[in-house]
Amino acid sequence: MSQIKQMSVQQLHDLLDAGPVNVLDIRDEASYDAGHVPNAVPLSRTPVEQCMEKFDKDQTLVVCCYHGISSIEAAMFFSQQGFADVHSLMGGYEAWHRSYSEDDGME
Ligand SMILES: O=S(=O)([O-])[S-]
Repeated sequence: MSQIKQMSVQQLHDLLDAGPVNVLDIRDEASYDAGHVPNAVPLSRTPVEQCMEKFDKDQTLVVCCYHGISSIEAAMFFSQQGFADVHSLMGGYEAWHRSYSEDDGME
């Protein structure tokens, strides 16, 4: 299994403060609507082919799930598709929400 980089919610928060970051949220639609990392793109509404076109493969891509487990596999997929800098969000949205609920994006 190739190594997928893990990003902490603090690192992601700092990155988002510094500028735009591609974040892909692979949770279900209702969970996304209830709260998500700011500007995260919902996979539930963005077919994979569209993600491939939307995201620049040379830019950092952070994959977010519920608890940071399935995002590892999804990150591996994007890495295999040629994305240069893919990370899995450690602890997933749950960890993000625990630390930064005031920064949640809502639909
Ligand atoms: O989304 S999860 O696999 O971390 S429960």
